[in-house]
Amino acid sequence: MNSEQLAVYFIAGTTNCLKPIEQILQEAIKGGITMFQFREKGANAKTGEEKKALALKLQSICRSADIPFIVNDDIDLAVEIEADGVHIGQEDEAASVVREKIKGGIVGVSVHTMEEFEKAVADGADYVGTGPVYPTATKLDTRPVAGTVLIQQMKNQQPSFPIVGIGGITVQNAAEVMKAGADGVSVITAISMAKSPEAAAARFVETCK
Ligand SMILES: Nc1nc(C(F)(F)F)ncc1COP(=O)(O)OP(=O)(O)O
Ligand SMILES: [Mg+2]
Repeated sequence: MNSEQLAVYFIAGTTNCLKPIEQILQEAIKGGITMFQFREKGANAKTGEEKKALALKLQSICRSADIPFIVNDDIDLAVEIEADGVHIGQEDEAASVVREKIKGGIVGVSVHTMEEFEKAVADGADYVGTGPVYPTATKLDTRPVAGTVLIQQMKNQQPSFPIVGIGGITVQNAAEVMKAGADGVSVITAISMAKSPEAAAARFVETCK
């Protein structure tokens, strides 16, 4: 994985979409997103065979556009469908264990402190996501809003390690996240709920790619 792939990292599940997620993903890809994470969580999220069938559909959309398809949390699903990688949080297994299971796939880890960052790097993570950079209504159980300070600290310590910011990022504040040293921005609502996901993605590309 190279850090440019993190530039405009779209994340979504059915609960973040008012139109069919397949359509939104197609539009976001047309707008130029560089990576996609399937994050099917929360009330009314799909589970079991339905979730797997949707994951396969979204994976094939990403494959035809040569966009990495990452699965959030569900390591077994990622392995079963041979996703391009997984994203795990602090409450999941360590990256070193997940790396074994995902066999060469991308392993992304959420970090919120320098200690969590150093452990993720030592465990062999391919990238880290840190946030929430700004207030967000999308993820209800977030840590306190961090701003961009931690991104700067991590970049100072590991200048070439891939870092993406997440949480409340919009076209208005994305430049600030990049200026702090992030390799890209992770976005849910600003693309999934946009009138035109294609236009929204294109605006992030202008700022972050
Ligand atoms: N899903 C995520 N993706 C990223 C990424 F780096 F991809 F931007 N960073 C952070 C998260 C948050 O991940 P996690 O802490 O496990 O919470 P949840 O499972 O609710 O998403
Ligand atoms: Mg998680």
